[in-house]
Formats: sequence, structure tokens, C-alpha cells
Amino acid sequence: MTLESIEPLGADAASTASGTSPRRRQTSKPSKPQSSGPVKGHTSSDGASPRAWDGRSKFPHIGEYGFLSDCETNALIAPSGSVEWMCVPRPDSPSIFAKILDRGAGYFRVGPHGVRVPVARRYLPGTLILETTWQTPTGWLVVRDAMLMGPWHDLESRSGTHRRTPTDDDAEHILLRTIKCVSGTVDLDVVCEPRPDYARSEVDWEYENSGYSSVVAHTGDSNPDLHLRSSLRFGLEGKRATARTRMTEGATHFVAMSWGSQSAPTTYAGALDAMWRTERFWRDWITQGEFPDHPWRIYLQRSALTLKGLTYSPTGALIAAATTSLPETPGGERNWDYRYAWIRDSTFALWGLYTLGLEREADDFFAFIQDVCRDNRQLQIMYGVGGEETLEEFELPHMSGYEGAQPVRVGNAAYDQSQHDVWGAVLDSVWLHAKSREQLPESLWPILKRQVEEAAKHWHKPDRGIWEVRGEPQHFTSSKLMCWVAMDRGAKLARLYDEHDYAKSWQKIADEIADDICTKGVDERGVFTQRYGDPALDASLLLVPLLRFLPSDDYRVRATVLAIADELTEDGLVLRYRTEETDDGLQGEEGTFTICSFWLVSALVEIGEVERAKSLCERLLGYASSLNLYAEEIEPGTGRHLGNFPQAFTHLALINAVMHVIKAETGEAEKGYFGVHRPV
Ligand SMILES: OC[C@H]1O[C@H](O[C@H]2O[C@H](CO)[C@@H](O)[C@H](O)[C@H]2O)[C@H](O)[C@@H](O)[C@@H]1O
Repeated sequence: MTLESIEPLGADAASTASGTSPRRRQTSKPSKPQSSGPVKGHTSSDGASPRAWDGRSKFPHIGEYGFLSDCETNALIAPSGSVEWMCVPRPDSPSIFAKILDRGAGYFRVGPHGVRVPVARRYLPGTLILETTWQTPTGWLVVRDAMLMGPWHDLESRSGTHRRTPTDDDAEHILLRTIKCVSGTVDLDVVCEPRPDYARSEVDWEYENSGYSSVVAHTGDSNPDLHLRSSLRFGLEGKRATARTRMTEGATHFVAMSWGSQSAPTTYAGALDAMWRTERFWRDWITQGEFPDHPWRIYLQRSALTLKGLTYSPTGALIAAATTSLPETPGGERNWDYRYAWIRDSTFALWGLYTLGLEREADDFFAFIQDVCRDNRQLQIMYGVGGEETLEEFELPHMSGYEGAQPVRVGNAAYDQSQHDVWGAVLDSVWLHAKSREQLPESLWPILKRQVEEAAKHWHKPDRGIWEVRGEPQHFTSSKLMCWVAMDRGAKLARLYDEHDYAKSWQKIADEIADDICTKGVDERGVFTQRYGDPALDASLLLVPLLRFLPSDDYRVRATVLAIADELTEDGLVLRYRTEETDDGLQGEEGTFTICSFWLVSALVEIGEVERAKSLCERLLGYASSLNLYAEEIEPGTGRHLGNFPQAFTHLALINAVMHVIKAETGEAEKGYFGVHRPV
């Protein structure tokens, strides 16, 4: 089947929310007043109307961006058809397009002249190919965007970036945009205006041959050169390459931007072929998963595809989100760089993929762990995608920030924090995979032993916790819980390796930690609290039943889940903690953390509150973006997505929550069975 033969609207379509889909709260919903916009007075240079998406802001809602990836690089596309966020060659490289963070920081638009709002956007089902349909006063246009996947191409000499075993597929390092006029006549505009190095640098354009169809932007030292090739004729206007044409019904064009050694297509037929190979790559991948025959299947698939898109295939790393500094509070300071591989986020994501039968990504991630732990190195809580250990944090004061939210940060100072969940996160993940395969790579065992020993050495000390607070270290209950996980899973793995002495001594420490938690981390109501000796609630304690610390029918589990549901929510959505009760070192409020709301769904199912879980899950699915993507947070009241986007945390917890509800509906919950991955 060719790409062109696929019907324009399918099961995954933005505009076809079926009768079985949960209630949606989409772009038409009212928003709270936003901050007044860019601080530095940048104006949009793409000819876009200054009229805002919601009538006030010049920035699209965070949840309205489309996400593309080739598992090496990614891009965010605004509804206007502009690529507004892209970093090459790695996800944490300096940006080339950053209009999402400052309206003057570079973009790449393909779309009709004079129309900014498309009539429909969807992913081709089962893929990361985005299709945008435009209606203009004179005709209809369909644009498809993808980052191309092709066959493994380092044949003569080995890749300088890939450390994992080569597969059959590889990123082509090409962003391809195909365009077809499907009715009437449409004036097409193409504008490519890169601003390399987070808009601190400019490009120099030149033609690559004697014609108009191939141009190159020299970016200086900070980024690779960008090659544009098209069936259109480019003009070079200062810092931009532009193209325009009138398309009539049936006319087709393509524009390809490449930054690697692979050649972009030279004809529309070649472009269609490349698009089809990419479509097949994603469909082959998703077909390996096991998805229930259920109306919520599309949410599971989109979440799985998003997690896959957040992987960095050359090393096996998995980034927390595609962006930096999208604000957790409108106009606030809680703006962080998430383009790194957190051990916690990654191992939780593997849990989500595993739940859907997608387990191969774990092998590459464990190999990444082996790489970063080489030569007896201590496991850090996070790394660069190439295994970099230092992620120094700095600010970019020249950027306005999204809707004026400053600072814009690059790097993340949490990289050298002590967070005591890290050992448990790795051990739980390895145990999950090892027990179903009944084997473990020999070379991993010494590394795992070291992590168990670290947990044993440090569990009784204070740390910065799972939320990596920037206040003083505390005795966080969830950190102790994760140390218990490290000892418990360590003991189980030791049994698998016939290391019975280790198993015995580690189990003893696990029991000791469990006693400590149950004595010091529980209040008089039986509720697990954020930190020892303090009654503050914390959503991370929803992990108590999910990690099988206590059985779901234990009164303390029920008390904790219900206390969080009733007392740590705003408009029914879950906060990480109350900022006024927690020294997190930051100012201002934050939105509700969507991972926590989805954890609550799972935990409610665990304690038998299935109807309540189902209705919360339906509501949360209703907050999905029109492309079924999620940022880190949802603003109570407006339902707006806040924080970095798309975020692995939210998507991985969605998978867990949806599967909990589906299994409860189909009766598997009564059997105490939530999938092979989590027997009690
Ligand atoms: O709350 C302050 C911290 O916020 C960020 O951390 C959050 O994101 C991480 C990546 O998804 C996640 O692992 C962590 O649990 C979240 O709290 C930020 O990265 C930190 O620097 C900041 O201190």
C-alpha cells in the first residue's frame, strides 16, 4: 500500500473522536489569562498574524504541538505547520528552531499562504507521521511530515555514534515534508529560517548547484549544516530560504531537510517511497506489541509510539521529554531541561513498554547502564544521551521563554543530586525483564550487586527524593521505599543467580527497611507520608501498592490511596505535593502532575475502587491533546497542558493506568492479576 492510498482520516484521527472515546476538553476550552508574551520584544518573522491561537498569546498551547522522531532527533510542529522546536544532531544539541521558546528563535513552515489554522491533524495510525489538512478559500491541501527511517546505512565504516548492536533500520537524518493539493487551487508558502545555537547564531545560505532546488545553510560550529532539497525553487532572502508556488488539484511537491550523510529524495516519487519506508518502520514496530481490543487502544498505541520516539537508538538512552523550559507554571520559574536520560524515568518507561509486550528496548537500555557504570563508576541519577556525566545547568537570558516564562534553562543541576530511588529503579526494571526471560546477562550481575550494596549503604540517609527537590535533603519515605525495592529485587535476582548468601543478607536488610518505613513513614491514620515525622502527603506514595511493598488490601495502602485522592488533588487531579508544605527550593505553584493522576487510577484499581478509577481515567484521557499527546502537567480548571512535552512520565503512567482499568473490566483484577509483570 502506498502512502497516498491511505484514507485521510482514520482511527487515530484528531477530528474523529468516536462515541466510545472519553469526554474531550480541547482547544476551544477557556484558558486562564496568560502572561503578556515575550520579554525581549521579539516579533514573529514568519508573517504569522500576531493574533494568538487563543486570541491573546502568540504561542500555541503546549498540547497542540505534534511530535516527530527518528529515535535520534525529534521535532515539534505547531498547528500552523511550523517546526518550532528542533535540535540536531542530538535531542540535547543546541536548537536550530526554537520558536516555541521565543517567537524570533527560528522555524520552518510549510503551509498555505494566508491561513494559519488547519482543519484537521492526525498521525497516520500506528506511526509518527503527522498529516495536516488545510482548507483555504480556494482549495484543499494535505501535508505529511516525518523524520525518515531507512535501512542501516553505515556499511563501509562503522557509525561514530552507535554503540548498540546494529538493527535493520536506522535514522536517515532527514525531515521530509510532502505536499499534495487535493482540491481546487492553493498558494503554498515554504519558509525555513534556522537560528542555530539557541538563536545565538545566524546561518549563511547558498545554492548547492546551478539550479534552485538545492540549498545549504551553514550554521557555524554549533550545529551541522542544513541541506534543503525540494521539487520547488528556493529563493535566499537574508537568513531564510523560501519557496512559493500555486498548486492545483493533483499537484504534488516535497521539501526535505537533511543534516547527515544520507541523500534526501530528489523526486516526489522518491519522497513517497521514503515516507512509505518510514510508515512501515513504525507499523512493524507497533505490531510487535500486544494491545487489547478496546476503545482505549489508540491511547496505548500513541503512548507506546511516543516513548519509542523518546529513545536515542545509538546508545539505548531514553529522554524524559523532547523539550527544555516549557513552564510548569504559566509565566513561572519552574522551567527545566528534560532532554536527558533519567534512570528513574527510563526504567519506568520500560515498565510501560513491557506491559504492552514491547520489551526489546530494555536490552539496549541495560547496555546503556553497563556503559555508564564501566570501570566501577557510581550510577548517577541521570546522563546525557551519549552517557555524559556532567549536565551543567545554565540560563539563556536572551530568550523570552514560552509566554514569557523565564528563565530558559539548558542542562540540569539535578544531575549530581543524591536521589536514593535510583538503585531500586534499575533493579526493579532488571528483575521485571529477567524473571520473564529466566536469565540475565552475566556481565550485568556485578553492576547490579553494586547497586544493591549502594542502597544498603545509603538507605537510612536523607536525600533529594524522587521529585529532586532543590531544598534541603530529607528522609523521604518514597526514597526508603525504593531502597526496599533495591534490596527486595536484589535478593530475588540473587536467587536467580544461585547466590543464596547474598539473597539472605539482602532480604534481611529489605525487612529492616520495611520495618523502618512502617514505623516512621506512616501517620496516625495509617497514611504513608512524604517524609519521616511529618504529615505532608506525597503522590509518590501511590507506588506503595504498585511496587508491591504491601498487599493492596492492607489498611495502610487503602488509607494512603484515599488520602491522596481526597486531600492531594485539585479539581480531582493529583499534585506531587503541596508546595507550601514542601521545601522544594522554588517559588510559585505548579499544576497537577499527570503521572501522579494516572498512578492514582492504577492505585484505585488496586484497592478495588474500580468505578472511581475508571471515571478518573476517562477524564484524564479526555485531557489528551488532539494528537493524544501529553505534557508533564495539566492545569486544574483549564485543562491546559503545562511543562515539557511530550513527557515520558505521563505516557508511561497512562499505559499502566489504562491496562489496570481494562484488566479490572475484563475480570482479571479479581484474580489479583494485573499482567505478567506484576504478580503480588
Ligand atoms: O521539581 C523540581 C525538579 O523538577 C524537575 O524534575 C522533574 O522531572 C524529572 C524528569 O522527568 C523527574 O525525574 C523528576 O521526578 C521530576 O521531579 C527537574 O528536572 C529538576 O531539576 C528540578 O529540581
